[in-house]
Amino acid sequence: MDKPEDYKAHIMVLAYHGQGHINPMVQFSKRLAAKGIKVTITTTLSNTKIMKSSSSPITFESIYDDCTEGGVAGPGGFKGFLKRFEASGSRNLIQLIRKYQDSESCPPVKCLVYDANIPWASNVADELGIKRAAFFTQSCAFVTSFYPKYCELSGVVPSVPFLSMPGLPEVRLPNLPSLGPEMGRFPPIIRYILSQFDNSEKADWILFNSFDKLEDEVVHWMLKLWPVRTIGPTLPSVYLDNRIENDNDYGFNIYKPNTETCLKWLDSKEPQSVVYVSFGSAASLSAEQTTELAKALRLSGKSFLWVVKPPEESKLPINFTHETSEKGLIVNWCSQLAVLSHDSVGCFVSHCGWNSTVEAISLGVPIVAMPQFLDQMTNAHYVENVWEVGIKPKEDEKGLISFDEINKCIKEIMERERGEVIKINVTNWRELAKEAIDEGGSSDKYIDEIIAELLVVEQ
Ligand SMILES: O=c1ccn([C@@H]2O[C@H](COP(=O)(O)OP(=O)(O)O[C@H]3O[C@H](CO)[C@@H](O)[C@H](O)[C@H]3O)[C@@H](O)[C@H]2O)c(=O)[nH]1
Repeated sequence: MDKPEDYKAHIMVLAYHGQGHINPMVQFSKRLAAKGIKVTITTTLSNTKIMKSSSSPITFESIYDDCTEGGVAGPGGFKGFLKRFEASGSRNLIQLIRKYQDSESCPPVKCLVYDANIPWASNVADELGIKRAAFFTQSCAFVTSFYPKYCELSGVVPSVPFLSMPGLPEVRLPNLPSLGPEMGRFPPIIRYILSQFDNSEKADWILFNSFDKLEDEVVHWMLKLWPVRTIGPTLPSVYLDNRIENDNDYGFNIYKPNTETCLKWLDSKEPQSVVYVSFGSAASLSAEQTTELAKALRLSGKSFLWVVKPPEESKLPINFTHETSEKGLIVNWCSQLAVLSHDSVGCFVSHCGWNSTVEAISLGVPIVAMPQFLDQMTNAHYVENVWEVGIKPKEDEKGLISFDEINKCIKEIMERERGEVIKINVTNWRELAKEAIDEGGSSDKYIDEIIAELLVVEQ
């Protein structure tokens, strides 16, 4: 049995719903655990059910039974779920943390790290008198781009002028859905994103799955307002510094990954010859856009590995899988990291979810950026214009990207001079990503500093 003295401290991590939110928080937890911290990850029951049950020092606990009480598909949709999650989740979280305060096998919880999408967690930390860190799962640039709107709507008077945000006004306006003049007109998702700032002024730390050099100007600006710490990239250690034993996957998948088939297939291909296509866990292409993409892949003449989630399969052109079977492999899900790190992959057609973007950069894979919504737009802008690690195909006036345009970008990356420059850029970023999380790197140092501060509180 564990003893409290086995650990330096105990941190509770409150993770939100969804692949893109769980992955970075689980990985951050592994980093903490590798440094002698006992970590308990709490989330909804549907998540804990599929999380790889891991041995000490990480424990998984559910604080909300979304299987019987209802998740996002339950009564009241997304809003209903959020209400129920807050009501039961906050009560159960308080009880759970209190249980550990009296435990003989475990040190008391000193800090709550919560997904910024769950701002009520800050009230839990208040009630229990423990430290707290808000964890944002999007980029610093995207979060910063929303801050002026948050201030305007919530009456917060910012102490730093917005105009000092480098390059962001241009990113913000054309690329995000209209924010409109009134909060009441916002789509719930925008309101929800803005709520990430609630209670941020009370946080002891504001964490990002990013690294200082990747977003230096924005981080610099944010530091004037908040105790921001970049602690990424949060890929499993084997892909970066290899300092954590057996840390080779996220241990969480919304669908069963077809990894062995993919790797065997990739093994049979030439280096950097394959186009990998995935739109993450949440985005869904229209049938029309799926057809354009399918045409582009066929026209490119390249081998391709395309992740088509089960609900999307019916959008594929009839007989496409069969007709392209010599060149293409279509799977429902894979270990994206194992694929991106395979030598045969030469280009990633991506929706630019923040995790996929950070993964491509960290593994040195050029991107064809096809963002679908929200932060993906900002990420794609950075991919093309700031980090110069990819190309964003142009949309027509209806927002559709033609097969010709997609094919052109794939060719540009895999066959042309611009692609060579992009490959050099992304390889340089990969080195900086590894450096950040490796011993003594910026992210590694921030994690050490957070732990050190908790130990001071301990005495
Ligand atoms: O076949 C696959 C496809 C994806 N992944 C993983 O799934 C995650 C996907 O995350 P992300 O790229 O961030 O996309 P979403 O799942 O769509 O993430 C949601 O959450 C992110 C974090 O807030 C946002 O940046 C996105 O816009 C939002 O859609 C990544 O870690 C991938 O490695 C797999 O393991 N296998």
